[in-house]
Amino acid sequence: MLKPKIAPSMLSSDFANLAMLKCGADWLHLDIMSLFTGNWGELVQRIKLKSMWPGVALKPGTNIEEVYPLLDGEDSVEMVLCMTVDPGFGGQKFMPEMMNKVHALRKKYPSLDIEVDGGLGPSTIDMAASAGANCIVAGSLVFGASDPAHVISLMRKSIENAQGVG
Ligand SMILES: O=C(CO)[C@@H](O)[C@H](O)COP(=O)(O)O
Repeated sequence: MLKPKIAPSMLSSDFANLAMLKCGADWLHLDIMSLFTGNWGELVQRIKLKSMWPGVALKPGTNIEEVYPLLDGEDSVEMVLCMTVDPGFGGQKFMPEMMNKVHALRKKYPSLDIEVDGGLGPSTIDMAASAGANCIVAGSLVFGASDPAHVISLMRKSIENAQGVG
């Protein structure tokens, strides 16, 4: 089984109230958008040397084929984030057509951490989990909830169910 990882998106958070850290989240998700034009292999190596995990995010318009060289080579990333909205802000509508990418990735890389981000909620989480995502970023859902810990546990359950556990 792949460990479910639930990552509240800090874009939707109140920085003056980070009680979320005590609600059972595995990661905190922070968007930093920039254009990288350097040496990819060197960057990955430097991240790994610091005992951190390199990952890569795919915007909705990027084809899945573009990520394969970053997973198959020597300096491979350890997580792929399939954006399910265009990056920029929270509260957007989930793009179900992105599930083809998640599915293709899961088929080719059974033990890869695959993350989805954007528009995740009760009506979309199961779709993402059954396509093979084991890491979920959620902004409005978590930070808008009266009981964030409960929401986080439901998301975890959804991934476990999709994996046939629990
Ligand atoms: O990075 C982004 C958007 O760029 C996301 O992390 C959003 O913050 C997710 O928000 P919700 O769609 O869950 O409200």
